[in-house]
Amino acid sequence: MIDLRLRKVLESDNTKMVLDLNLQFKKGQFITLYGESGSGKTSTLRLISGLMKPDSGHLSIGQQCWFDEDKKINLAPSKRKIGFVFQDYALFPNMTVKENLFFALSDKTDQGTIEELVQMMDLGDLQNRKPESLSGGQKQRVALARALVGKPEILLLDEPLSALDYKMRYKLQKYILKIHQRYKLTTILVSHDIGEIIKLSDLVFELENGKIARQGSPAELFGLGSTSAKFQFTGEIIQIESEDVLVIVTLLVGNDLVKVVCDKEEAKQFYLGDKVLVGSKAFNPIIKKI
Ligand SMILES: Nc1ncnc2c1ncn2[C@@H]1O[C@H](COP(=O)(O)OP(=O)(O)OP(=O)(O)O)[C@@H](O)[C@H]1O
Repeated sequence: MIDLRLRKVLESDNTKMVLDLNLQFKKGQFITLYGESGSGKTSTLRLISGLMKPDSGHLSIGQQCWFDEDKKINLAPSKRKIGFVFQDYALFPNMTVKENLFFALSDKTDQGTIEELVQMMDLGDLQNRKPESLSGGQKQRVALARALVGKPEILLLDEPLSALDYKMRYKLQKYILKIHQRYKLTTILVSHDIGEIIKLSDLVFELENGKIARQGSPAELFGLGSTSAKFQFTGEIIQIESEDVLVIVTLLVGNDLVKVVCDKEEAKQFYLGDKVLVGSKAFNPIIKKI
């Protein structure tokens, strides 16, 4: 079990936010932190990694205590079994792919780990190249491999795919799921992409202004279970046009545009930018706000 009860006052210039977190989940789960910009998702990852010190509270990973204010325990980041991947790759530009991985290796004789990761992440043909010659998706595969060199128990992913196009994101999601399962990791992902969250997560925590506003499975949080649809996927409203008594709602689903017809009453609840669930009932597409 992972037990996280942490509090931190975040003050910058003229804003103050109290991060007051209470999260419990099982080891081995794929967790996603979801929520508006500035709600405290990245700060939560920083508290877990030890890069930011909580003001008070408790953090334990199974039997191991990483932070406890009362017991004066605050394990250094290097002692926490964590891998961290950011949106911006953070690779060393002057080192090849293999050197980037080797740099993260504490026991330099353990070449086997690097070889396994190179194979796992399909980096064989790239290992002697420098980051500048790699695509965004290739760099992120290297960053994921590097985060695993230290054999972490917990993998923290801070919007790792948000700079990539849809096709590349889809490919990388498969790698993330593969390593999560292969290394029995507990993975904590920050993501805004509902499709991605549904695909990857066991449990989602929605943050609002530094606190957990909602938690549940993706189906519970995004209302997937409550439509008895034949098929369903998520999209974003990019256009709403009125035509007589009907309204045509245009949605962006991945890279594709989908047009759905609704009646005027039904369409009143929709606004541009809304995330919606698209489904079909008796072959008529329906959309539902999530
Ligand atoms: N080290 C810090 N010291 C003080 N305040 C901070 C610090 N880091 C972040 N904050 C503030 O805390 C709030 C939450 O920031 P955080 O980056 O955790 O949000 P977020 O949910 O990850 O946002 P985004 O989705 O935009 O990345 C913001 O108001 C931010 O300015």
